[in-house]
Amino acid sequence: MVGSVLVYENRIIGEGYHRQYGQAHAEVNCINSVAEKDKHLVSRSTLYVSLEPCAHFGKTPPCSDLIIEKGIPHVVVGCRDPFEQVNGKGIEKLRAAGVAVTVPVLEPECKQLNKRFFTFHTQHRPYIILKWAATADNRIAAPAGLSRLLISNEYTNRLVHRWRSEEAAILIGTNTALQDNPSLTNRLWTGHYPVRLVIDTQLRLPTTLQVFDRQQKTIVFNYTRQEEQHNLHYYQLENKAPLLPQILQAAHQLSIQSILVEGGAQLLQSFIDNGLWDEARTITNETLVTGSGLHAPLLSGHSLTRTEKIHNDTIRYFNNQNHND
Ligand SMILES: NC(=O)c1ccc[n+]([C@@H]2O[C@H](COP(=O)([O-])OP(=O)(O)OC[C@H]3O[C@@H](n4cnc5c(N)ncnc54)[C@H](O)[C@@H]3O)[C@@H](O)[C@H]2O)c1
Ligand SMILES: Nc1nc(=O)c(N)c(NC[C@H](O)[C@H](O)[C@H](O)COP(=O)(O)O)[nH]1
Repeated sequence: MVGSVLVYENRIIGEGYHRQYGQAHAEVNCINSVAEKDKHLVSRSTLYVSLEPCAHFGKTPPCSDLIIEKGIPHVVVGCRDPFEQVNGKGIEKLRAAGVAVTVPVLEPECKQLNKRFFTFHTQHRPYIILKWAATADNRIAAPAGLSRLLISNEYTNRLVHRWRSEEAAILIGTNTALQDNPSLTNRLWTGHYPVRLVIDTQLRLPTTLQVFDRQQKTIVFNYTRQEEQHNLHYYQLENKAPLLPQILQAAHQLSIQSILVEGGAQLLQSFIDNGLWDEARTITNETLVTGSGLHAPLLSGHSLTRTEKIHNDTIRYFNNQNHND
């Protein structure tokens, strides 16, 4: 998400944002939005943009060239672009052409806007959000053998589906796939369906499970099979090396910029114990007490950023203290 405005003497004469990957960048949309009567002001205006203008030919031509061509004398940049083909080159190119560049401005806010993209390029892994729902006595599932415990209310479930629509992929552990038979869709919300990532190292999950219905792209991480069928991708990993770094490396290679980890407890705890997470979102049903069942993961190194209530559910948002500015 990148935004840009063009300002002439305290008046906004153009504005634009990057609508979709592969389409025109914010600066191009901003410059193109200037009305005919204001076009002569462009070369006397200041361009504000939340991310450094690009310097390379990617899906679109370089924005820094366009800015130079239009004779824009001053550019205010929120933060540098960590993407290796840009990373300071856009700023350099502008300065070399005589454009005054002010950078950075509101850097933490601009980085926050693109947290997934920044994590992907600086840490070479997707942005990781952990999520679980727990009872008031901190259980995430009923005792083994009992049917799936419905903890969150229908409004919170809608929010969870919204979260799904905001991330590139959802990851679950083998037991969750087997015991809950989730579909991992965002049918209660709009927008894109995330890629389903399922751990099944020994390929012991029955293919009748909903995650194998091929209705959306699904990747099965396992130790024996490398194969791509329609919407179903078996991705083979090394059984002697730790699993999580391999999954994150595979996701990076597949250009998956963010993952919502939906459990279960073992999987979530392994992300926590390895410090491999950026955000955690927990839902607590304040009125449901089971007295037994699977304990919720134990979070560490976290700071609470926000709390929200939806009826009897309390939703807490945490950041990883070690990763967030
Ligand atoms: N309330 C919630 O938010 C929520 C969310 C998801 C699941 N659940 C519940 O959790 C239960 C399942 O949780 P769980 O902890 O038993 O299992 P899990 O879903 O975490 O799966 C564990 C299995 O996945 C694989 N796995 C997971 N992490 C791994 C790692 N780091 N390295 C190698 N293999 C790994 C292993 O095969 C392991 O046995 C279910 O009953 C489900 O209903 C609740
Ligand atoms: N938000 C939430 N509230 C709950 O009460 C509960 N039990 C889960 N559990 C999460 C677990 O991952 C489930 O398996 C999927 O939430 C099922 O997702 P589907 O909508 O069936 O795809 N999650």
